[in-house]
Amino acid sequence: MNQNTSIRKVAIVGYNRIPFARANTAYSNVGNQQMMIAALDGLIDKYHLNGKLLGEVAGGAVIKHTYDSNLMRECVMKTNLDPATPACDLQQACDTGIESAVYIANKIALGQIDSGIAGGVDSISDIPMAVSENLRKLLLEARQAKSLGGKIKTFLKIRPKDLSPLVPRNEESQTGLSMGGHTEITAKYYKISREDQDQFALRSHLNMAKAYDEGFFDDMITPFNGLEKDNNLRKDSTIEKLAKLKPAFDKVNGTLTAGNSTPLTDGASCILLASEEWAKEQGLPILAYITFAEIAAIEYVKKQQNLLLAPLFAASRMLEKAGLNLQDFDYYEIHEAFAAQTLATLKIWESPELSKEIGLKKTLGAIDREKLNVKGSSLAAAHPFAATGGRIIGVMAKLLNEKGSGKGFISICAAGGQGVTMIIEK
Ligand SMILES: CC(=O)SCCNC(=O)CCNC(=O)[C@H](O)C(C)(C)COP(=O)(O)OP(=O)(O)OC[C@H]1O[C@@H](n2cnc3c(N)ncnc32)[C@H](O)[C@@H]1OP(=O)(O)O
Repeated sequence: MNQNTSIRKVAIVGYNRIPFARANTAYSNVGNQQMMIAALDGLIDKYHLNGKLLGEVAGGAVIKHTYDSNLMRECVMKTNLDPATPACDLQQACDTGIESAVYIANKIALGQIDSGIAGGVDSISDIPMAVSENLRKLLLEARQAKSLGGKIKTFLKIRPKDLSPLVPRNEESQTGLSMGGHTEITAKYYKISREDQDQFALRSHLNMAKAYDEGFFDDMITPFNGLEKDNNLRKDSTIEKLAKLKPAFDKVNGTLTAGNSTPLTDGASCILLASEEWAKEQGLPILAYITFAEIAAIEYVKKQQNLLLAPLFAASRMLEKAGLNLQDFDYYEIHEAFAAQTLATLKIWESPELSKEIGLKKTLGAIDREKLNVKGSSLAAAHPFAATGGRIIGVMAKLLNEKGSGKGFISICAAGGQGVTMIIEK
């Protein structure tokens, strides 16, 4: 920490991402590094950052290989940024992207750096596999053995069951339930109907399809690996087709389906943040400012329905600090992990009984749903975990810049019962 006590404004200067691809489709032959580099290179080209020394690049992946332990620095070294640009890996589940933005923004605000990139990437097509715990211990033992005989003796202890690989699991170790499993409980507990979930998913696809048709994403996305658009987006989606899909998590009484849940996805995104002075010196536009951010966590082992509802608490605290009401915003971007979690969030905000029951100090009230996820969100774009924050911040910055003034509210839930909210202003 330096001694600078004046807080500077943090400008969002740029955004870029590659199209998001459903797992095992367009990006099945690439990994995190290639995707992150493509997103960064697109940003570097667009904002003339070739050869530039930036303050820092921060970001990461929720799932990464051990050889990617220094992922962001490795990526920076392979882009056209000045190789003396430092980088840092961060990971906070689906909040990785937004938390990376908070990290860079705080450093800019404190005067520690003048510019930085926050990024995020994830691949489900290229997941790491680890050896079983028993095999790992035996391999370590064999490595330490002093003679060939000692090594062979250790190898002979390996049993066939030790050879099953360990793969990353999309579940909470505290409860043994997947994100979808928890959200099934959320849907039942907060009485979110299948029809409402399907309608909400359809709206996401229609909003995003319209935004593509209107050219909204033209300057936001760099084509990659033969893909020009998010390949989860379904222009032909209808409520009838969605209604026919079978429940994915609770096969008997469930309401969550492949249509109203985000799919497993590959992709990368990044945003360029800077002080006002730096942006002006570089002749770069100031799209909007990050003005507030808040993180919260929630208990979800006893109350399994609440796993993805921590942003409710982050929102309350953030609004109190900002002196704003939930209704004071021109746009809302709420990450659609599942339609049910987004709809439960809206329902709790609207209900004094549910707000009290979950432990909020006051009921925040209803938002104008016409202002929510107006360009579609994760149900349509899909959700490469760490890349979602950058996608959402980019969309909000562009919306506010196009409008010319106003305020935007962002909310992103994450595994581990955590959530981050942010205010962006123009
Ligand atoms: C904080 C957080 O963000 S937590 C969230 C983290 N993310 C997750 O947990 C991911 C959750 N999602 C999943 O696990 C998986 O995507 C699942 C289990 C929901 C679905 O997996 P799959 O069954 O493999 O999905 P798949 O892609 O095959 O789709 C199933 C069917 O639905 C259809 N479908 C999917 N979306 C739509 C849609 N919008 N409209 C119409 N049909 C659709 C597919 O075409 C497919 O039909 P087919 O069987 O005739 O080919």
